[in-house]
Amino acid sequence: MDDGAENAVDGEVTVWRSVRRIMTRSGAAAGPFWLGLGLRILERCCELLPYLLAYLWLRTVLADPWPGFAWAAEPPALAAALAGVFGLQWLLAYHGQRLCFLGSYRIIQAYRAGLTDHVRKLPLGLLSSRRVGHLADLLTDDVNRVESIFTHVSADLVAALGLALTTIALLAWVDGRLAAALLCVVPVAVLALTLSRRVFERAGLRKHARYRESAGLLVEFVGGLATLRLYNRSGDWLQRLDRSFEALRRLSLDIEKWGGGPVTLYRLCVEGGLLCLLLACAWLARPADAAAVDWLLFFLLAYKFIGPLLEAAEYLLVLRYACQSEVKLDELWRTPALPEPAHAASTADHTVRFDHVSFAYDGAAALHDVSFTVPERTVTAIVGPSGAGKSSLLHLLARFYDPQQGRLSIGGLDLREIGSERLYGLLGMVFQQVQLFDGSIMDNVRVGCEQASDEAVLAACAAADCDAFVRRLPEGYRTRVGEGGMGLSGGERQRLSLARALLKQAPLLLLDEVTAAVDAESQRAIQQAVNRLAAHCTVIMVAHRLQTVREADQIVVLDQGRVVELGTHERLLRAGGLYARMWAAQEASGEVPGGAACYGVGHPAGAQTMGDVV
Ligand SMILES: Nc1ncnc2c1ncn2[C@@H]1O[C@H](COP(=O)(O)OP(=O)(O)OP(=O)(O)O)[C@@H](O)[C@H]1O
Repeated sequence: MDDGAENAVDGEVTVWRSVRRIMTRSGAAAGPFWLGLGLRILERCCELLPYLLAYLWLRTVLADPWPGFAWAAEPPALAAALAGVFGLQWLLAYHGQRLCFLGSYRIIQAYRAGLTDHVRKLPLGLLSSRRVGHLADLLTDDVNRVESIFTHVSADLVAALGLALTTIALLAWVDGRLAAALLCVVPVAVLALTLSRRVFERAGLRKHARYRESAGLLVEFVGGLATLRLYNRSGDWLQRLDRSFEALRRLSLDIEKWGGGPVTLYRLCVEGGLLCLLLACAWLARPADAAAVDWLLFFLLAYKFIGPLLEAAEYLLVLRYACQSEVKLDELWRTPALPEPAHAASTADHTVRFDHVSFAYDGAAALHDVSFTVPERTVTAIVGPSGAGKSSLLHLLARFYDPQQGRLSIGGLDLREIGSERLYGLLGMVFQQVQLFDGSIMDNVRVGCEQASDEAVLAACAAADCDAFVRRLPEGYRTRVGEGGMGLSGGERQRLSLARALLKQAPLLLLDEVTAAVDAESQRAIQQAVNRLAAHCTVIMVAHRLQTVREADQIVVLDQGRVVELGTHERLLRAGGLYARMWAAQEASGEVPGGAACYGVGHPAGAQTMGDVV
């Protein structure tokens, strides 16, 4: 996603396209926003009225009064008109801003809700593989920037452009030649602005990427400081950080140096219009009083043309910057969600079947043609060397991803027919990475089943062998564990996670290395809990320590993404294949008790072919 986002952002950022996408995705009524925008334009155009009143007054008293405007010579009438103008401007500003804000926040609220809902439906595996920080950035900083497109920048930009256009139209009506003089350098200004846009966009992206890299390095440095100091490498890292910050400094200076040129040119060109206006006045050199009054109006109103154009350029830069965030969010929106059925199918049968399942991560194959059946209320262990695809297999069952080929079913129903929500109702999961939340032990275990009584929580904790260590904590079950389970060991966190899964009483339990981080005694207790569970639920567990899977009803042996053996502990030992070799290796290292050699390691007679067992 990171790279993808950068690529997407590398493309042209088109404000209008971004605004349209936000509106479409939000689906909220945009009427109030457009109405507010209209009122904001009128409000800004009211800035012209005091000048027009002054013009009217001058024309009436000095030169050529317009019929019906004789009142303009009377100061009280002028004062009343001016007061009316200010009142009108205030009303327009109040209602314009109110409608713009109400409309904007409604649009953005719906956009934000839609985006969060979309993220919720993304394959879980995709989310966990993204850097969480990056996703958090997208959903907070980038969404806030997108919000500013509507709440502030676009309304200000459109109102400024509206004022500039109205002013030039008015001036053209008074004297087309003078208006043309004021306008003649605007094309050059627009060209300069286009140039600066490219410079700023590209440099902005490079700076953003560099900034993210520096921030990532810094976070990694702080997080790994203990290891770096132990290996005496913190000095190297400081140098890496210095180099990264230096590159960021150079990039920032370059933006000022190269980006500043076109912006200054734009400014010069827009303000140069005033010079052209003066030259045109001198060239036309009409002595009549009426012309002098017109010229005065021109000079006064020229600033109502130039000023908003300068403002608009600034708003446009901010808007483009905000639209870069929209382009990044667009990438997230376009990431396909898992297909969900219109009506989730349900089944009382919880037999799990992998049917010729193949799966690859971004083209890198992880599982090939995997087929096996897990009968209801049995324990199936998945074993194999590191990287064999054991966790991937569980992740497919938990629908972190859908397989590219083959079918994964529960009770004969494809997981895609069951749908994620119903599927998660069927699953209890304990994975290697344990997610604990800020709250008490009780709260954390109760995540498994919100309605569970305190007694049920205690029973689940006892079954997962948590009770003893929890009671040693300062406040027992009321002890706060903090985000990430700070203050608890890896094994303790894992046992709490198991208790949570047990409390859920789901018919299918997926365990990924639950005994990896616990001592021999806890390992035995957890094993017993799992065996007890098998009486009423189906357990599929990944394990490295073969000792923990001896009792399993069947053991699936994976190697390089393929099922190479399947059977009970005894049968696999007799088969003398990969499982038997792994057992022998663990036996030699003391991980499993000795005496297993008698099962015939190295004697392939009796080995099951996959055809027998699948
Ligand atoms: N999120 C991912 N993106 C890309 N490749 C991945 C991802 N997760 C796993 N892999 C790759 O898929 C293959 C199988 O990995 P998997 O984690 O399923 O193996 P494993 O048998 O569980 O390994 P271990 O016992 O070391 O945990 C490996 O080559 C691994 O590098």
